[in-house]
Amino acid sequence: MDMDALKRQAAARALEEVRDGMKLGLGTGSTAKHFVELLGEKVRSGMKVIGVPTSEVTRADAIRCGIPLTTLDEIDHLDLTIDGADEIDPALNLIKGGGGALLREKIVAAASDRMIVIADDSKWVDVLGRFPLPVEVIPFGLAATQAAMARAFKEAGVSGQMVIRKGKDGHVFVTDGGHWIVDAHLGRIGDPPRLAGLLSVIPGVVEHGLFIGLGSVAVLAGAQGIRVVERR
Ligand SMILES: O=C[C@H](O)[C@H](O)[C@H](O)COP(=O)(O)O
Repeated sequence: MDMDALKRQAAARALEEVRDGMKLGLGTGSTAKHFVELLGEKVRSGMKVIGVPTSEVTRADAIRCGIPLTTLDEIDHLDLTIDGADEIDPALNLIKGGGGALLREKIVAAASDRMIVIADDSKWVDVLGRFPLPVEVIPFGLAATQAAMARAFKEAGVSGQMVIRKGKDGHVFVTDGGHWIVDAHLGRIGDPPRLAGLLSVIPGVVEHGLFIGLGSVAVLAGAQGIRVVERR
């Protein structure tokens, strides 16, 4: 079965957790897009939900699918967020931000009672870090911010190249919040909560792609079927 079919299966399984009247966080990326499309079908057949999108791309997709939307200015709390991930470890720590949406994704996940992470099972890893860690930064003072990041990496026992993300057009990638992304190629992050804490206190770092304690459940679709892993 192809990867896209697995992503859709994971999205379909997560949809079973959605109840009438729920306030939902709508994730970003190719897996979350399947969820938005499937949710749109439910809405068109009468389900009443309201969503908060985690990116402008997801906002456009949700509108196209007929899903009513609100913002975290109008409401301050969500029942459930469904989102993809770039890597998931056995403690349900995540790397997110491959699509550049990590900041809004983290705000939305943190405002939710539960977060269901949907993915094909290639995203499941023993140790995070093979996928480059996205760190959203303010362009002002970037060299100083990167130096502080390098110190944080050293303190957390990791190291690796930092690359400023470029878009397909070759220009610097700019997030929905107007920031840049530094992708840190760390290889292996032995202590994700420690690294998360060290990055969070750097002034030029807006947010990083380590999601610690936010994922409640992972729904992983693979050739052998669907596996549901709860955070302990
Ligand atoms: O910024 C993007 C998000 O964190 C995505 O959820 C993540 O990159 C996974 O995307 P995909 O489902 O396309 O692999």
